[in-house]
Formats: sequence, structure tokens, C-alpha cells
Amino acid sequence: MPESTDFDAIIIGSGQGGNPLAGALSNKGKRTAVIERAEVGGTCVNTGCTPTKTMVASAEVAYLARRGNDYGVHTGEISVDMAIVRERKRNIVKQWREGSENGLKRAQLVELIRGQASFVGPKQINVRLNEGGERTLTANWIFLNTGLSTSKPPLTGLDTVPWLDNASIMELDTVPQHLIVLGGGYVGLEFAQMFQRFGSRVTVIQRDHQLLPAEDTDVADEITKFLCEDGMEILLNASAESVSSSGKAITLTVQQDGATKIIEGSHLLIATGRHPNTADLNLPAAGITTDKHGFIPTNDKLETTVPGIYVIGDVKGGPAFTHISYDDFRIHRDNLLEGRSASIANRVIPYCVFLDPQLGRVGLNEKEAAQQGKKVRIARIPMTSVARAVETDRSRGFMKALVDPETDQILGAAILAEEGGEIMAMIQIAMMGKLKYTVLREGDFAHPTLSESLNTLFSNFQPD
Ligand SMILES: Cc1cc2nc3c(=O)[nH]c(=O)nc-3n(C[C@H](O)[C@H](O)[C@H](O)COP(=O)(O)OP(=O)(O)OC[C@H]3O[C@@H](n4cnc5c(N)ncnc54)[C@H](O)[C@@H]3O)c2cc1C
Ligand SMILES: NC(=O)c1ccc[n+]([C@@H]2O[C@H](COP(=O)([O-])OP(=O)(O)OC[C@H]3O[C@@H](n4cnc5c(N)ncnc54)[C@H](O)[C@@H]3O)[C@@H](O)[C@H]2O)c1
Repeated sequence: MPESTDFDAIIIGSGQGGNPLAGALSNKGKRTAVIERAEVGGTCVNTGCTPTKTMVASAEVAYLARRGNDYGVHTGEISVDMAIVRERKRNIVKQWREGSENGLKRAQLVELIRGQASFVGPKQINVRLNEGGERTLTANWIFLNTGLSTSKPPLTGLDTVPWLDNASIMELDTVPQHLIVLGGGYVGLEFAQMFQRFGSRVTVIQRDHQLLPAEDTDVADEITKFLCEDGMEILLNASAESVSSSGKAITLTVQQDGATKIIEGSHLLIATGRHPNTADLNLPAAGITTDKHGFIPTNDKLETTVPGIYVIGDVKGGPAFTHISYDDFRIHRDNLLEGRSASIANRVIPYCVFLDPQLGRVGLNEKEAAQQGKKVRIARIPMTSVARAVETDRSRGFMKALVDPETDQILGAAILAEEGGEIMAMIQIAMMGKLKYTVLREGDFAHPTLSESLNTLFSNFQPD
């Protein structure tokens, strides 16, 4: 396509919603520019879901190999070659990244422009090109899909030590001797378990009173229990104050319950949260204001306060997941290209934390139900009651579901189990179809699958 300055649509950031939207716009005859300053595919493909889950798979093999004796299978000494783990990860990332790039190239009316975008006015964008030079583009529709970046906590001395983030930790070619993980959220815990399984000693420092603060306490406690059983050190209510390094050692000074603790490790991962990529967009030139954290507020149709400027994905705040960014694409496609009236109001949010056992979550949890003053019945079973989990010797965790006592509708679930994400999705489908819990209780599922445990789960309500 010849270089143009006037487009029908500009998408800033080639994230999980922006790329499919570019294709859909092109299919409807809209000339579209996608501006990306780094790698096509955004966080998920390059430094998020794809590489982490690829490496989680390597870590699971290391774990099971070490547990061979439990199954009567004797193995030799187990060692992990991080260079090969990394190569496998790089190859899979490359495959998905090239797939995303090819998708954009195939779309006839899409131009991929590599550079840093910022607003000049509500309909005008400046691009500082990666190859040098600048371009100014205009469009009636502008979509912001710029995602999040690792936040740096205010920790004295952090700039003086070699710390890792979610991208650089996956480029290590040796197993850290002692990994300190600052932050007990999704990023921190997935890497903590992964590296423990690769052979690192791991210490997690979490400011909150529990891991994964948004989850119910029984869920967080169970996760803490199995991680500690496997040898992880977890400091809760612990706040790091300063850090320094000498030689190969990194030393963290931590306050916990009024006491000062010194933690010394070989590597430090910062996983204390992520902030929106909005500071360099020059949003005031478009008349857009952010909230105090830098997120871009939208209405339920993902429209900003400025007509013609829309948001996709993590940068709007709220649940930051790939499938949510993709669903944001569907909202814009439906509203702008198909004449429908789609909205994110009442969108059910599923997600999965890729620990082992996985945490699959959908809908309300007990904390949220209490905040909303909603009465619920709670069904719960330990995974030790599930035949399949006992047979595979993967029986850590439990399943929990919340049911509306008046309508018998399922309101939410937390499945902390082997393949917890897949079991959660079955419950999600029941919720989408508005099935009463009794349908799952009475459903005839194949034996011995994990799904048949839904019979047992929905027969085991806690006393009211
Ligand atoms: C370690 C990790 C693991 C994760 N695992 C999962 C998981 O298992 N499942 C899940 O659902 N989610 C996971 N996530 C979250 C998931 O990656 C994001 O929610 C998802 O990528 C959606 O992001 P997005 O579409 O909003 O934007 P992103 O994918 O972040 O893309 C934004 C793009 O915008 C570009 N950009 C930013 N500013 C500009 C600018 N001014 N000009 C040009 N380009 C710009 C960036 O370079 C980037 O490529 C994980 C995240 C991390 C960090
Ligand atoms: N499996 C998945 O879907 C997946 C995996 C990884 C990331 N993600 C997405 O990425 C987002 C960011 O994840 P994250 O883990 O970086 O952020 P997070 O906000 O989920 O967790 C950060 C944690 O760090 C703790 N913390 C903050 N400051 C601290 C300090 N100074 N000292 C000690 N602890 C501190 C917080 O209490 C919190 O628990 C998530 O919201 C999630 O949507 C999803």
C-alpha cells in the first residue's frame, strides 16, 4: 500500500484486540494504520502469556520428573538447561509473533507503521518512526491499545541493582541460585513456582496479608500452603524498604510485622504491578484526561469522552487479560462495523492463574458477594474427593462455587485444581447458558474425568 497520511482508522499499539480489529476494519473497506513501537503482538505474545505458559510447561516437566519415584518411575539426576528452555520459548514466541505480523500483512487496507505514536490533536497523530524520521497521520477513528508496563516500586537503591522484570527473567540462560520475588500477584507467583521447579531457591515478599489479594482467603491460603510445602519461602505483610548489591549478591531490607529482615539472594524479580502506557501519548492534545493512575476512563461501549477515540484492552483499567482485550475488539466491531449495540456492562470475567494446581476463576467470589450484600450458597469439595485427581496423584486444591439461593443460578466459581482453568470454563458455559446448578449436579459426565466432579461439587453445599 502506498504511504498515506489520511486513514479511516488508526490503532495505536498492536495488542490482542488491536490486531483483529485492524483486519475487521480492512474487510469493511476502512484504510487502517497500526502503529507499534516494539514487537507486533504486544505483551501477550512477546513477554506475557505465550512465553510464560511455554516456560511453565518446562517447569512442570521438571517437577514431574523429580516426582517420578511417586509413580514408580525411576529417573536419573534431573537438571534443567535454561538455554534450551529459553530457545523453546523463543521459537514459540517467534511463531506467534510472525503469525500476528502476517495477519496484518494479509489485510489489504492495513499499513503497519513502526514507531512511537502521540496525539497532535483529536484526529491527528504524530509517529516518531523507529527507522528515523516522523509522520503525521489523521483518521476519524482512533483506537488506543497501548497496554501496560512493569511498575517500578519506590524502593531505595533499586536503580543501583540489576533487577529483572517479566521480560528479562525469561531471557536468563542459567537457573538463579536464589530468586527473590517482590510481589505476590499473578506475575510474581507464576514465575516463583516456575523457577522453584527449575531448581532455584525462591523467596516471595508480599506487602499484603495474603497472596493474590483479590481472591478469597481460603484460596490464597491453600496456594500459600502448597508453595511452602514445596519449599518456597513466603513473607506476608512484608514491605521491602531498600535494596543493595555487592558482588553477585542482592540484599533486600524488609519490614515485616514491626521487625526488620535482611533477605539475600542472587536475583531479584520486580512483580509489584503494572501501569498504563499513557504518559507518552500526549493525551491532553486530544482532550483526554486519565484517572490518577494513568488509565483512560471509558463508558460501557469503550468510548472515551472525545468522540471518535476508543480504547481497547488493559489501558482502560480493570481486568487485564488477553481475552478481555480480544472481547473489546468484538465490542468495537459490533458497534462501529455491524450496527449493533454492544457493551461491556455485566460482562462475565473468567481468568486462570497458571500455577500448579491452576486457579480457574469466573464470576463472583465470596469477597465480592459480601461487598455486594448478595446472599449465596457455597458448594465446596477438596480435590482429594475427585477420583481422577487421586489417580493422577495431582489432588492438591479444592473447588468452590457460589449459587444464588433463590434462583439456583451459578454466580461464580474458584477452581484450584489440576486443569482448574478447563473445569472453570465448563462452569462458565453453564453460567452463559443460564443453567441451574442442579443440571450440573445431575449431568452424566464420563468417568473418571475431572468434569464428573461437578456432580459431587454441586451436591456439597456448606450449611447456611
Ligand atoms: C508475565 C505476564 C503473563 C501474562 N499471562 C497472561 C495469561 O496467561 N492470560 C491472560 O489472559 N493474560 C495474561 N497477561 C496479560 C496479557 O498479556 C494482557 O492483558 C494482554 O496482552 C492484553 O494487552 P493489550 O491488548 O491491552 O495490550 P498489549 O498486548 O500490552 O499491547 C500494547 C502494545 O502497544 C504498544 N505501544 C504502547 N504505547 C505505544 C505508543 N505510544 N506508540 C506505539 N506503540 C505503543 C506496545 O509496544 C505494545 O506492543 C500476562 C501479562 C504478563 C505481563
Ligand atoms: N495468568 C494470567 O492471566 C496473568 C498472568 C500474569 C499477569 N496477568 C495480568 O497482569 C496484571 C499485572 O500482574 P502483576 O502480578 O504484575 O500485578 P498485581 O497487581 O496482580 O500484583 C502485584 C502484587 O504485588 C504486591 N505489591 C505491590 N507493591 C509491593 C511492594 N512494594 N512490596 C511487596 N509487594 C508488593 C501487591 O500486594 C500485589 O499482590 C494482572 O492484573 C493480570 O491481569 C495475568
